[in-house]
Parts: sequence; C-alpha cells; structure tokens
Amino acid sequence: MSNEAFRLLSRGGVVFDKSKSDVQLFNKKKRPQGKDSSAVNSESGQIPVELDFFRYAQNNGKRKPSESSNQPKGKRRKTESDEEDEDEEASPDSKAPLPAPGPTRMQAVWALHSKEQKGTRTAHRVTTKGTNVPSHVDSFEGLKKYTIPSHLFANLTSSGYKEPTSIQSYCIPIMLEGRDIAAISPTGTGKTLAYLLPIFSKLGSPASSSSGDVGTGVRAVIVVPTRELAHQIHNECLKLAQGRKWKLVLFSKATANALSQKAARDKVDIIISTPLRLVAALQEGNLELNNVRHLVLDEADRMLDTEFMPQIQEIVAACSHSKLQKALFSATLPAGAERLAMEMLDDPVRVVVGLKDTPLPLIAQSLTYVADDPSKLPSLLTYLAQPYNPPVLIFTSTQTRATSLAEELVLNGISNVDCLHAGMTQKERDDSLSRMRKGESWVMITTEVMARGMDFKGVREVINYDFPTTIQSYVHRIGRTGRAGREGKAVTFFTDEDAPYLKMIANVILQSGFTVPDWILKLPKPSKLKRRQMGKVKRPDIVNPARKVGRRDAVKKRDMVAGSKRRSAKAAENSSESEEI
Ligand SMILES: Nc1ncnc2c1ncn2[C@@H]1O[C@H](COP(=O)(O)OP(=O)(O)OP(=O)(O)O)[C@@H](O)[C@H]1O
Repeated sequence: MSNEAFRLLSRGGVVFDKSKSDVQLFNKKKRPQGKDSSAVNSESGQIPVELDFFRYAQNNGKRKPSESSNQPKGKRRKTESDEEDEDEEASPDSKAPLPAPGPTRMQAVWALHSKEQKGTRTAHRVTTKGTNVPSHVDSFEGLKKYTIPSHLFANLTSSGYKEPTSIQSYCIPIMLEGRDIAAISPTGTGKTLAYLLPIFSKLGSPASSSSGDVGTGVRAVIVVPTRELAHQIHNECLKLAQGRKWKLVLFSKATANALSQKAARDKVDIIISTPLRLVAALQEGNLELNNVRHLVLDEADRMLDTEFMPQIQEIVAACSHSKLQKALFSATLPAGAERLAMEMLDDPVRVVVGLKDTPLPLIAQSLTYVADDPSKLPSLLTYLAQPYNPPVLIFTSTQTRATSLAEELVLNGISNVDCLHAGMTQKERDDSLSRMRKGESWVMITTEVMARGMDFKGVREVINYDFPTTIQSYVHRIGRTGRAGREGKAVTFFTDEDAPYLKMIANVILQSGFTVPDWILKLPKPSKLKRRQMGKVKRPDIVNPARKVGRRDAVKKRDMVAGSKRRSAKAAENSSESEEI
C-alpha cells in the first residue's frame, strides 16, 4: 500500500480532541486500573496452562512460596535491575525505604512538596552523591539568589511552569553553580527544563547582544539520539528564548551547510543535534566546539552505548574550553553506563529521583499472554474493539513490522492509524509527528525511535506489541505515557518465546509498586548471557501470515513509490532548508 493510500484509508477525517466529549466515546466502560489489580492478564495469578513448560510447580523456580508478591511494608524485594547493578557501589537510593504506594508515591516524584513533604530529601525521594552538593530549592522563587535574567522567570510563567519538579529543584542549583552532573529521574518528570533553565541563565544573553565573556562560537551543545527529540528540545528552548534574540540551531544537513561560513556559526548560542550530524560537521571542518561551556548528553545511557560512544568521545574531545560543564540526563542509567558517565565528569554530583530504572507508579502496567506471533494481531484487534483512550502508542521491534501492523489495522477498519519509524523519509516522519501532536492520530505504530524522550502529553496507553529488548527500553517505551503527573496505562504482549524474560519485566513492575502473580516470580532467573537475548527472537516481517499472497508485488510497488517520494522530498527539503537557521 502506498503511503498516500495508507493515509487516506487510515484517516476518518476526525480529529480527536480530549477537551471535548470525544474521549467519552472510548470510555463507555471504565476498565479497572491501578495497583490492586494484578499486573498480568491471565487467570488471577495462576500460571496459564500454556506456560506450564516452566514447571515452576515442580520446584524449578527459586522463590519459596512465602515470597509472595505482596511484600511486607518497608522491605523491597531485590529485583533484576538491582542484580544488574550488583557490581556497583551501593547507592543511597537503593537503600531508601519505599514510599507509600499509590498516588502519594507519585507525588513524591513528580510534585514538589505537599505539606508533609516540604523540604526533606527523603520525602522527595531524591538522593544526591558528590562533594559539597549545592542545596536544592523548593520553588522557582528560591532561584532568585542566583543571577537569573528576569525574562527567564517571565518565560517560565508564560510556559505554565509554576513550580519546579523534583529533578528541577535539585539540578538547577547544581548546574547554576557550574558543577558537572549525572541526573537520573523517571520519564516525564521535566529533565529538559532541569538543564535548559541553568544553561540559558548561565549564558545570560545572546552572544550577539552580550558584552561579557562570550568568546567566539557556539556556547552550548545538547546531544540527543533522534532528530525528533532534537526538534522537541529545540521547541522547549524557544519557550525560554522568548523576548531575546537567541540563536538556537536545530542541527540538520541544511543548517550545517548554512553554518559552513564561520561568520554565521560564530553567532550561534545553542546547538541541539544528534551525534552523527555533529561529528560530520566537525570532520568536515565546518564546526568548532572550543567555545562550548555547557555540554548536555540527554538520554545519556543511549549516548554512551557502543553505537554512539565513538561520536560522543569525538564531541567531548572537541569541547576544549577550560570552563566546560558536562551534564548527563536520563531516566535510566545501568551500572556500566554509569561507570562511563562518571569517568567523563569532573567532580560530579549524582542525583537520583525515585528508584533507578523504574517507571512511575502512575503508569498502570500489565502483561498479556498471546501465545505466538500470529496471535498478536487478533489480540490487538480485540483490544482496540474495546473502549480505549486514544492516542495509543504501539511499539514493534522492526520498521517492517511497524508498517505491516499499521496496514493490517487500516485493513481491519481501525480509524486514524499512523506509523513512524526511521525507515521513513524525514518529511514523512515530520508529518506523522505533527498529526500526532494535532490529535489526528488515534493509533500510532512505531519502533524504538520514539521510545526515548518524546513528550506527547495526551498518550494514555502504550502497547508493547513486540517484547522490548532491554529493561531500559521497557522503561522508556512505557514512559511515553504517564507524563507530567498524568495517569497512563502500559500493556506488554508476551509469547512463549518471550516467556523466559518475563520475570525481568515483572521485577520492574513489582519495583514500581504493583503486584505481580507469584507464578511469574517463581520463574527461573535467566542467566546474564540469556538476558542479552531478551526480545531478540526472529519475528516475521509481516504481522499477518495470512496476507502473504500477492504481498511481494505489493511490497515491491510500495518500495518503488516510497523511493520516488523520498527522492522528491529530499530535493524539496534541500531547496527549502537552505534558507532555514
Ligand atoms: N515545572 C514544571 N511544571 C509543569 N510541567 C512541567 C514542568 N517541567 C516540565 N514540565 C512538562 O513535563 C513534561 C515532561 O517533561 P520532559 O519531556 O522534560 O520530561 P523528561 O523527564 O525529560 O522525560 P523523558 O525521560 O521521557 O525524556 C513536558 O510536557 C513539560 O512541558
């Protein structure tokens, strides 16, 4: 199916507007949600017969019957994520007692200070580590002891930011005092503002209108894994930039070309980019980073993985200013990445909000058994035939499966289906994203490309159609819902092939404060080697095996159309973007 045909078929011409009564269409029946409900959609905590091959009942599992999922208060069961961290120095956050379950716990992470929480670190569930850690603030007003330009306060207010979130109340003072930082806070808790506000504040005013020590060339660089995220952060920058002529550059091929003139790039204040794009410009001699005073790696664990590490090393080496401040942010930072992060920072402060690598308790998580891959589509169709809360974000493991699933949903009459993955042209990706932001997409099928950082306030439900490949991927994927204090729901399909890894996800669910049936906790723990295989099963490219007939021709035609569209979009992009900066 061509992209155009797909779009026409998938659109009912209706825009979903949560402020109107549309949402009620999907809420005819309120489904139970929350901590008291089991996190697995199978027979009330009993192992489904299909999974009996684990023979946990024959004592294959290690847990004793007394280790029920309803753990005693104040005691936290050691989980898989803890085990991954076993080799690291015990961190204060792992020792902290669990806060009370339910919304109270959420408030401890998101909200700032309910009356009883005000002012205490433990109540905030924030732990800090480092020498002479600057004190946190309880309000944006509290930042007035620092020299923060008044227009920034005005811009905070006009953007609707009344009080800092926990991560902001700790990170902003630390960054304002010039310290390097590694900050870990759950998804959707405002990490972007936590680094943008101090950067804008420290830069003071645009280089073009400043008489201070501004040097020559770009002064701040924010590096993120995807162009979509870079775009989103650029938009956040624009909110803080109102009223001043900041030169903020969302780095792309076109902007890189425009900055090939040194005079043009010397006027730039902040660049937001993906690592590859930045390194390409450095290697072509079209960019210098020797005046950079602030370097942020957002989604730090992704930035420090083997794929991006060489580029990050090159970027860090190019940032040679003696007053360089480095800041790493993420919702997850496994032990290995944290070691790399700490090596990269000078006299850092480490801030952890909540529990490391743990989703917010406001996201009601559940696991749904679907036997095998062909059974997933009917299961999803059944799910979507029930009242649901659009937009729903659905994750597949590959681009081809995302496209195939989107096509299947359209052919099955689901309205307003969209698709976004890295195999699409930039224009297709942008269009898809814009439809999502406008509320025109009710069901968005995507891949890992949207798993990190993307902020869609309205996403109420996330479905992991294909099992995630790491705990971190699970945490980030489901973190697309439950943002900025809102409730969310996350459903993960698992097949027999995924079952050996079920316990790893179940442990995360448990750690978030939900109950998990005993039979899952009694499953044998996969070995370290086996854990690396999580979610990496070979899955067919198409999600509906019955549609094989005639498909090859259809796919060929689709690829030809897509190729021709890509070429014309690229040509159009090159001519229009050369005017942009
Ligand atoms: N102080 C605040 N008050 C109200 N809303 C806020 C505040 N700070 C941030 N937000 C909003 O919270 C949402 C999530 O913020 P952000 O995208 O920065 O989260 P994040 O922690 O970076 O998430 P992720 O880990 O997924 O990248 C955004 O919509 C943002 O506008």
